[in-house]
Amino acid sequence: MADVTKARKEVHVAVAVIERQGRVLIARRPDHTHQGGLLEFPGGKVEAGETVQQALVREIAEETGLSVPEASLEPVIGIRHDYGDKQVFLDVWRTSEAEGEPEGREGQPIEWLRPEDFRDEEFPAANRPIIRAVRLPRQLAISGSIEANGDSAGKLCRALERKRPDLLVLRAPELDVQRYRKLLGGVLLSCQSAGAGLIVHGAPDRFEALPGIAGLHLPWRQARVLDARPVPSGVWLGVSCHTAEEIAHAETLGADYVTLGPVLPTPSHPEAPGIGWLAFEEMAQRARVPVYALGGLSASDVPKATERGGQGIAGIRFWCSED
Ligand SMILES: Nc1nc2c([nH]c(=O)n2[C@@H]2O[C@H](COP(=O)(O)OP(=O)(O)OP(=O)(O)O)[C@@H](O)[C@H]2O)c(=O)[nH]1
Repeated sequence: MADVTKARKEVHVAVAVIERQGRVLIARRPDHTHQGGLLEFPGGKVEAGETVQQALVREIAEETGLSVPEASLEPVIGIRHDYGDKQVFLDVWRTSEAEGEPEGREGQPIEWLRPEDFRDEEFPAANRPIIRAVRLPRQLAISGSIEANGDSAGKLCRALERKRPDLLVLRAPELDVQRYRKLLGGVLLSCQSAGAGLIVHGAPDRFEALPGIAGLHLPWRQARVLDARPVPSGVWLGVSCHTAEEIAHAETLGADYVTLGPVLPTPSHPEAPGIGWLAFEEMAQRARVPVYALGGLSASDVPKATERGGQGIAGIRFWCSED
């Protein structure tokens, strides 16, 4: 039986995503350790008196022999997880400036893996959101309103060509399913030639498992009536959230990311005051899923979002304006 008198102390763990030429350095945890035998990102406990960045530089050197400039470290995500026998706060940072050739200095096998080859079940349970955060871009592009007539679809395809976002959420609530599907076919071709993944927006019946369709993004009114993930695990599931309770529900659906906002007032929703960066930070830090800041933001706000525990920014204007 668990000893309930024992204080439950959270262990602060510094975790390093070391990137080189599209691959990430992965180690296998020794069998005798906690979560032994599973794959992991290099890292370890933050010692008393150390900053997380100092712990990362030290752990990376001790475990792999690589030398990392402290200033090259960028925040990825922070994840609290209760393993039952141990509570951890995984404080995850990335660098692409590690110098040297890595070796498993503690006898652990290491290898460079492409993020698309990571398999959830080969990592400790707490790593699922980390894997999502590593694969997701810093900027999530959303399409502006698409009228049934007019040139808005043409404008969208030209913006795709010009800005080449990694992921586009095709939002067109004003179109019925049939028209939406028609639009999807055309935009999919533009996305493929621009190298962008296309995420369907709306109810689950809008989603089709076609090559090039990268996922489904649920508006909150659709997410709230679901109690299970509506798409397979190989594609993205995103949810638009506005409160901590909504994020918690998105997590139970198995969402891979959420958007949270509006952070600042936007021209499209002038009546909504915006939750502000402080509330964004509080909710993003408690989330167990990558969180994009949404609403009234520009590309220069990406560091503001990531420093506050977010994945980056999502929106329309920051990427598809004509200038
Ligand atoms: N390094 C690392 N630890 C992880 C990951 N995912 C994850 O749940 N953890 C957990 O975070 C904790 C890290 O502790 P550790 O044992 O590696 O740290 P350490 O080397 O300083 O500890 P030690 O002194 O007990 O050997 C473990 O409970 C481990 O299961 C990951 O990707 N990398």
